[in-house]
Amino acid sequence: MNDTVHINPLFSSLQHLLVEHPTVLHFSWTQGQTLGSSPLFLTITVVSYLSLTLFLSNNPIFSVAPSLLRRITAFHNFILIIISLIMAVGGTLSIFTQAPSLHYIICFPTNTPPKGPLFFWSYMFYLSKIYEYADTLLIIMSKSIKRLSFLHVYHHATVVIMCYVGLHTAQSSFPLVLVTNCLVHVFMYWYYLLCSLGLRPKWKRLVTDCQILQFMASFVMMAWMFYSHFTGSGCSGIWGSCFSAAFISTLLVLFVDFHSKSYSAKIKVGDLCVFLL
Ligand SMILES: CC(C)(COP(=O)(O)OP(=O)(O)OC[C@H]1O[C@@H](n2cnc3c(N)ncnc32)[C@H](O)[C@@H]1OP(=O)(O)O)[C@@H](O)C(=O)NCCC(=O)NCCSC(=O)CC(=O)O
Repeated sequence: MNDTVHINPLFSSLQHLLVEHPTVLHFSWTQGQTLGSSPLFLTITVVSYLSLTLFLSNNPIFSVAPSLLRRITAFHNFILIIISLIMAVGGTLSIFTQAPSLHYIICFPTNTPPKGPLFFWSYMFYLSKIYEYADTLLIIMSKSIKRLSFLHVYHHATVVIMCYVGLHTAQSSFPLVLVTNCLVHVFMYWYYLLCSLGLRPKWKRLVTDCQILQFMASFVMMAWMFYSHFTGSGCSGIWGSCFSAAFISTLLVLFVDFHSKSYSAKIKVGDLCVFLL
């Protein structure tokens, strides 16, 4: 591990709070003991999300005044901007201070235990994905059920499983995926915040472009990890990475399709290679 780096007072206080705080430093994901670390918890969470989504979208039992709902949605988006920003900063500082090299973060040595700041922020990321279920509830409450797309429900249900598997297997490169996703989510929830305040930002397409780019970046990281795993002495969490690679592939296809339907007819799922070039 690197020695503590002190560049300036702000950096140093952030580091003290987000990396060196005892809760962060001594965090350990202990199967069955840490909150949310059992397969039963995961199953109940995902099944409840899917059942409630199905039930509530067919039986709208909530009725909230549109102006109140707009304020609740705006507040929810604001909270997610702040949470995503904290996780992005915490994750980045953990990477810079805890990882001896970029290669280490891409390929943790095999049998790395899911402990310390890198996994603390991965755990916060996992919990935040459960909190993001509120997005679905807000869409249902807004009664715009047509906005409850397969992409949305599939993403929200599966990303929680991906985080669980990432923590359970001490998955290499997971902290990098976390940081890129949190940065994109600051931007995405800023877009949603403005929408909930009645504004329609002209840069919606840019948000989708950033999301697609993050999935591609995740592929590059995973390709590097798989290469290191099979040509070196192995990387931690290879099965977690296989799950993530499969999940991110499906998201990439769904997002390219979303892009094609929302913005232009130029990019089709079959033209993914053209988009990549
Ligand atoms: C630009 C996007 C971010 C969003 O596209 P959409 O077509 O959903 O956006 P939109 O223009 O219809 O959104 C405006 C509407 O969203 C409402 N809205 C506000 N806050 C919201 C929230 N937190 N969750 C869901 N909807 C919300 C606004 O009130 C407004 O409703 P009204 O129109 O009634 O006023 C896109 O790139 C995208 O992600 N589309 C997939 C849909 C999705 O669910 N994305 C988020 C999870 S996927 C994800 O998060 C991937 C990742 O990890 O990066």
